[in-house]
Amino acid sequence: MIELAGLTKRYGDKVAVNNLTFTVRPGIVTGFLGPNGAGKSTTMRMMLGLDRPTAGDVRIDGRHYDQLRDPLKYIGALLDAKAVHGGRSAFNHLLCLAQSNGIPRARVHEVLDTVGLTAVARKKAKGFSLGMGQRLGIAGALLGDPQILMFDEPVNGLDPEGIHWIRNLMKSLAAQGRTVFVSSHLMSEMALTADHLVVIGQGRLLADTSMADFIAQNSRSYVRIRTPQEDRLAEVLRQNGMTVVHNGSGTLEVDGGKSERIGELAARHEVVLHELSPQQASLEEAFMQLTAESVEYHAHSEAPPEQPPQGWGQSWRKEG
Ligand SMILES: Nc1ncnc2c1ncn2[C@@H]1O[C@H](COP(=O)(O)OP(=O)(O)OP(=O)(O)O)[C@@H](O)[C@H]1O
Repeated sequence: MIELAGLTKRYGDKVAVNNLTFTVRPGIVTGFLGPNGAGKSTTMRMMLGLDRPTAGDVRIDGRHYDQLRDPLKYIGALLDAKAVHGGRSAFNHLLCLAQSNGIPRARVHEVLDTVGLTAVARKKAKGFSLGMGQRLGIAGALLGDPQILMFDEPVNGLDPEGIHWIRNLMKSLAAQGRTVFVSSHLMSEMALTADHLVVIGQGRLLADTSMADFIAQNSRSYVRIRTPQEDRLAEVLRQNGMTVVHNGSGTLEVDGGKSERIGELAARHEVVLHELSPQQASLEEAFMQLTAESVEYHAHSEAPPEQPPQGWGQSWRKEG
């Protein structure tokens, strides 16, 4: 288990991590989501004792990282896959890690096998592809057979086979009862892997929710309608128990009724329709809406992005 209490990190005037309090539990994959620059890497570095918090506290199974004896046996992490001495072979890189953490040599062979690098174990790491480098980083994380594992953007730059492999690995580690904490800036990726979500933006906690609740609240479907008789149709639909949101320029967004029923009601009341289309808001849209105010670097597009109906995601948005 990893417990954060009021964890804060400032760099000069910049507050990179702002009073984060949450718990990462065993037996599930917890996704750590936030746009670029949200503070994910800084938070993970503090969990591993690589950065000192300005305020607050983070505990690994009740203890600070620097109080752990042979820390690789408690917590394994993939932070930066390129942080490997390029002149060393994969085997020697892992052997050095093993020897400095009291881990037997035989375990090096086991983890090389787990990540599929046995055939290239004697090759120098500097010749490795991005995917092979990620696998070597993951082998390092698994080396001490720790109960807690942490991966920072593990699928970045990987091919579909590599992505599939990492997803399954994370799920199987959690199924063994381990604590698995994985960061990403892609909601769609987390939807396939994580059981629980922690979302941050500009260092602040925005959501701490189960994936099932997030999906239940955000994958609702609605119907978009364009009509020159907006008020007339809205009244009819409301009388038939539907929720109607006016979105300007003759567009309505309707919850609680299928498009067939809406079309029939429009015909019966002689309302002209220019559009009648079922819509499904994606989880990515919901995530973007949740973090919209906290994105540091916006690209400017000519057309505003389509928004799901107002109010979505509000119930799990944290105050403050
Ligand atoms: N050593 C540092 N000195 C000054 N500012 C820093 C330092 N490290 C991080 N920051 C700033 O802190 C904020 C959080 O950065 P961090 O790398 O933790 O975010 P992130 O969520 O991991 O982003 P990304 O998804 O882009 O990796 C950013 O604004 C970053 O510029």
